[in-house]
Amino acid sequence: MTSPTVLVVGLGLIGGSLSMNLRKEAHVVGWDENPASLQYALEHNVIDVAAESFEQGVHEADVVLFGTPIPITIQYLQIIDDMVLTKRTLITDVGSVKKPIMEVAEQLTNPQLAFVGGHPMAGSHKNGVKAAKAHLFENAFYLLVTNEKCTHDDLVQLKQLLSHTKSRFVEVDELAHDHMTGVISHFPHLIASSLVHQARNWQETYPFMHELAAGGFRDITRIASSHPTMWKDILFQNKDTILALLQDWIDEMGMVKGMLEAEQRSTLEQYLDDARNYRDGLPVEKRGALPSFYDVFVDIEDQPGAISHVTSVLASRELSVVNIEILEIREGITGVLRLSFQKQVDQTSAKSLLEENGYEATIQS
Ligand SMILES: NC(=O)C1=CN([C@@H]2O[C@H](COP(=O)(O)OP(=O)(O)OC[C@H]3O[C@@H](n4cnc5c(N)ncnc54)[C@H](O)[C@@H]3O)[C@@H](O)[C@H]2O)C=CC1
Ligand SMILES: O=C(O)C(=O)Cc1ccc(O)cc1
Repeated sequence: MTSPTVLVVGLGLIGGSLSMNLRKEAHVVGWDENPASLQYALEHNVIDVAAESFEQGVHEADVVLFGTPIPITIQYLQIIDDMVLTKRTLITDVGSVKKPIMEVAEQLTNPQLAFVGGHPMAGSHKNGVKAAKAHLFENAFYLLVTNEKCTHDDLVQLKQLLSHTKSRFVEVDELAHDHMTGVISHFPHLIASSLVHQARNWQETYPFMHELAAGGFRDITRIASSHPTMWKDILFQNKDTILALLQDWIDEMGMVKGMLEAEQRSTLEQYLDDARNYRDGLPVEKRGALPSFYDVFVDIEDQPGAISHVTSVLASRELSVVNIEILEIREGITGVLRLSFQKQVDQTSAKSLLEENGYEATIQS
């Protein structure tokens, strides 16, 4: 059987990272409005071929995956709906909010089109094709939203095409999707940004304060370093959920304020204890293909001695690596090493040590 053709539109962080995985199952045609991104994707084997235009790519494709921002995906859905298609075409997207996309998908009238909404729940504070990484979605949840027009076979085909991502597919409906991601992803982003603003407002009074802003402050505000345009879009696209959560938060902060004003020490302690218990009960990171190993992913340059330098840095602190895998390395660009450790404590130490030595090291969660 010949492998299917997938058109990936929008070769940024998410579209590019998915393309790298799709190429193992399909012939991948790429399209991006930015010619430099398209050229980069072609030269660095992110895609197999570049489309001449969006329309030409669609005519070739069995499946179209949109890695574009949601408003752009919506525009393209309207264009594709008006095209005369000679074969059934399955469409999917990666948008962080599902209701706006599913509403448009519901209105599609072209009999050749089927749509499955998708949302890979992993990312990075970087964007663009140069930040794309094949291992980005390993062990991450990949949420799928279907409608009545989508068949069981469509879903099976999509999961098969995306199987090399090693992500965990879960089907949800669009409202549950937008509520859940609002609570655990979108709203926390807003709070992280507001904490940064609060600290910044005190900066002039206490110029030394930012030196103290390590540890907890850095942990809780990490996500505030992500792409502002994308997060502005997400907050507006999920506006009703965010407004409701914001009101709940304001009410809750009012309650906490009341506890402090009324000297309700045991009530406040109970509040903190309940939060700790719930937080500690959250699922810990699940291991993937290597169940008892703890992985660190480290970016390396493609040059002689790059791997031995990484291992000698680790050896200097007697951190023993139980497995090394080269995930991606192509001439002239950075590659990624997966270093596996037996113990979580070694994983954490290795990440810090590599960062101290100027490497970019990540732990998937
Ligand atoms: N960045 C993240 O952490 C995550 C993002 N998402 C979703 O993925 C989508 C894309 O996000 P990223 O990959 O981070 O953004 P990105 O900025 O890295 O990539 C977007 C790509 O779309 C291209 N593009 C824009 N307009 C276009 C057009 N008219 N025609 C063709 N290509 C066009 C851009 O040139 C760029 O290459 C967003 O909808 C976002 O909600 C989902 C999960 C995680
Ligand atoms: O890792 C993080 O903290 C993220 O925030 C990544 C992320 C960003 C956007 C999404 O829609 C899903 C995941």
